Amino acid sequence: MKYSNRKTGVEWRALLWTARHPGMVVLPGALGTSTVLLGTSTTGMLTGGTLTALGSWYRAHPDSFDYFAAPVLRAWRRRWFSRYTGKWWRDTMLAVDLAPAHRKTGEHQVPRITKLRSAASSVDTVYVRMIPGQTAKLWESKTEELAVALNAERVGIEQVRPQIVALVVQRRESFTEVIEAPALSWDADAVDLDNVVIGEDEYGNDWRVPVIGQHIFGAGATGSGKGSLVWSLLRALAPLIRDGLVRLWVLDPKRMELVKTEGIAYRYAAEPEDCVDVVEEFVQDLERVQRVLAEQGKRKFSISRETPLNLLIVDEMGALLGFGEIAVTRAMRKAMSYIGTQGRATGHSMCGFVQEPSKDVVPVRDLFTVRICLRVTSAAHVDMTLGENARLRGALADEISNDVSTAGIGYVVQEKSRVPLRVRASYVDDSEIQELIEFVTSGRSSGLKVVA
Ligand SMILES: Nc1ncnc2c1ncn2[C@@H]1O[C@H](COP(=O)(O)OP(=O)(O)OP(=O)(O)O)[C@@H](O)[C@H]1O
Repeated sequence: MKYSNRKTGVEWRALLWTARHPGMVVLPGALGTSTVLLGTSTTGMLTGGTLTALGSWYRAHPDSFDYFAAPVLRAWRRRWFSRYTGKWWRDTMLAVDLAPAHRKTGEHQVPRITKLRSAASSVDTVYVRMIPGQTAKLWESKTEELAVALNAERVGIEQVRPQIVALVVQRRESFTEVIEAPALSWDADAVDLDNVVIGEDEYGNDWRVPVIGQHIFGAGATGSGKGSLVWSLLRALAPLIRDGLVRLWVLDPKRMELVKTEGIAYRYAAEPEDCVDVVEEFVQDLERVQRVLAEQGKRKFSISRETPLNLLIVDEMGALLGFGEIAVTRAMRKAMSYIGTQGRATGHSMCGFVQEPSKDVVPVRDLFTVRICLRVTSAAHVDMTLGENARLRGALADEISNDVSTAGIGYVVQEKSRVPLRVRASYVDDSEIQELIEFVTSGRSSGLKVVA
């Protein structure tokens, strides 16, 4: 409650500011004390020594410097010398209408930055305390204005605590280089099916997807790079495919991208009727494993030659589920709904790709548990793929430019926070696809490994 029009005294505001930003006081304070106690030249030598040490570290070991020191220094610089600072921040908040005027005094209340993180040079995470009466939804509705005001490519919003929102500010394109294809691992034990690396995220970390007990859904317009999702996944799973611990069932109605899987797939089909036969056989296999588990008194499969992980890969699901012969679409819908609801416990997972993710085209969409949205042609496709309000929170997949230099870039929604994460799939070129095929087929024919 405000009873006075007078402002808090400047000395008290200075004290409060000091308490909130101890670093900004401790550093000059330490320099001042050192100058008084040790003299100018000693302080100068200490400062110079510290800067030289930092410079040497920067040049001698880029990996550790970029990992440990750069994020801290960058966050500090941006907090105090950028649009997040003082008057600039205030002007931004006023411009986007997030600094409401007080009802009685008319004074603008500016949301306060409590913390800034800058794990990657292209992305800042700015934690802001909202003004009472504001909601995360209100902030979400301002993401476009915030992006313009902060001169950013994109702003995403996440509510982290009751009064705190985090702004994910993408300052520029995080992915300026193609991500290398996953290395072929010889050892099947080295592959963690809960964390299969298929690319990188915008912070430069590995982008990992869970495969076991999950169904993966990838949406993207033509040329968005859906092929790289499949091939990255297959390269990461290569030793398990070779050893018969992962079996591929591939439906390739376009007969384009996945033709090369024919040599390593357990089943491959391209004609719609053949696709139905394969998916029905997949369902029979699922039921077989259900019986095996029942006999063994188990509720969940564990990966083995008898009960491998079966991966049904469906390229262009629309051709089989949405358009085409009614008998085909009906059979496909029925089988995929069954797999979607029953397959997780038996090791029968689906990986489906589509250009247009609407319910008419992919009625089984909601059964997929891991969703990836590459460049799409309509804003509505983003929420259809990633869930309600994903676009509002910052998954601007429809704004990725239609250019080959952005292929493989998209968004996923982080499980806990629900915040969209910008990712890029590794690119697997033709020679690396060939290398994968040879790795699997020669490993099988070497006689060392018997395929189930
Ligand atoms: N992850 C990636 N990184 C860099 N470039 C890529 C990546 N994925 C694809 N590309 C480039 O983009 C082009 C188109 O990719 P791709 O054919 O996989 O798209 P798509 O989504 O499968 O398209 P369609 O639905 O028409 O088959 C590729 O030929 C390649 O040059």
